Amino acid sequence: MAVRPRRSVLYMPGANARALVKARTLPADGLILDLEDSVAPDAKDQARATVLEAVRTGGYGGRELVIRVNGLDTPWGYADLVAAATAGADAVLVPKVESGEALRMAERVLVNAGAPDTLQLWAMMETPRAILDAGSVASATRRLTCLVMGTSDLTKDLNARDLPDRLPMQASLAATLLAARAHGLAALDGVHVDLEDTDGFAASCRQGRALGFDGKTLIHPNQLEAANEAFAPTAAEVEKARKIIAAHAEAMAAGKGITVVDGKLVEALHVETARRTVALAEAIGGDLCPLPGERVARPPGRDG
Ligand SMILES: CC(C)(COP(=O)(O)OP(=O)(O)OC[C@H]1O[C@@H](n2cnc3c(N)ncnc32)[C@H](O)[C@@H]1OP(=O)(O)O)[C@@H](O)C(=O)NCCC(=O)NCCSC(=O)C[C@H](O)C(=O)O
Ligand SMILES: [Mg+2]
Repeated sequence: MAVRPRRSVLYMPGANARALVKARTLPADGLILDLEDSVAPDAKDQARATVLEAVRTGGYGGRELVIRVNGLDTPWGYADLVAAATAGADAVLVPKVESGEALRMAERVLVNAGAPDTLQLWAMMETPRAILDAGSVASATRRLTCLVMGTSDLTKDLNARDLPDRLPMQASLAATLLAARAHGLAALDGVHVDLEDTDGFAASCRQGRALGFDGKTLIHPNQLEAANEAFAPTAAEVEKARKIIAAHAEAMAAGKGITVVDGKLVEALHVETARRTVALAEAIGGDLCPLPGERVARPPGRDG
């Protein structure tokens, strides 16, 4: 079973050349090089050139590289997509998606600009229409591999409050997860914008993990460690998973479909979850989730 770790996916403004350099050494599973909301209108062209140069230069190892473009309804969206098509990134993230058709339009621009078949599309889920139409967004194209919560834009559009327990977000988080899982996509939780609220950030990571998200989008390197920890299986979970796989295999060999491990029923579905846990731990680079401050060994990426 192949699992791509996406515990921590860090945004950085495309105009911030220092952050793009710094990102080459950060323990993030993925990087979103942003051309959209973190870049001022006057800096859009410069940010595009800076991001293209950074991606072409490389040095990001196995980190998944994603370019967030501006929407096609803006003065920069078309040029962003044409540039991103052949930049060498792993994915293009489309913001403010309102329908499956919007994603297919972005895909057409990418393909006409020479995008390779391997270029993935990611979609921001950050408008009420996207949430209401989550199923058709998630099934828009085979190129789509990941849905990303845009909880800041959603909070604004819903006229909701930014509460610690994220109650106003729960319906949108659940709708996005349901659509992602129904169509075999990854799903990333939204950002925590209070950089000083480390306890609140850790709690939102735990909540995102419990809901089923694969990881969290981040805005500062200080958030990486807690996200990597929250979305990785713990050593105890990996050990338990291995026990479940072994016990079930033994039961099957004895002609039984079910068994009991540590007092709990184990069926084939539990084995599937256990296999995913082990595969994720192995993909992260070891059986143990990293200790605080520990760097994780990366699988070789485009830079070898
Ligand atoms: C929030 C920040 C503006 C803070 O920046 P800064 O004041 O420079 O922070 P520090 O001095 O603490 O930085 C320490 C070093 O770390 C580097 N750094 C900081 N942030 C990043 C980053 N995101 N990626 C990589 N490296 C980073 C600094 O360069 C310092 O390095 P060094 O000098 O070598 O020590 C800043 O963190 C920031 O811009 N964050 C990202 C903001 C962003 O991208 N926002 C847009 C995405 S979020 C969004 O749009 C949500 C969604 O759409 C929705 O609707 O919900
Ligand atoms: Mg947004």
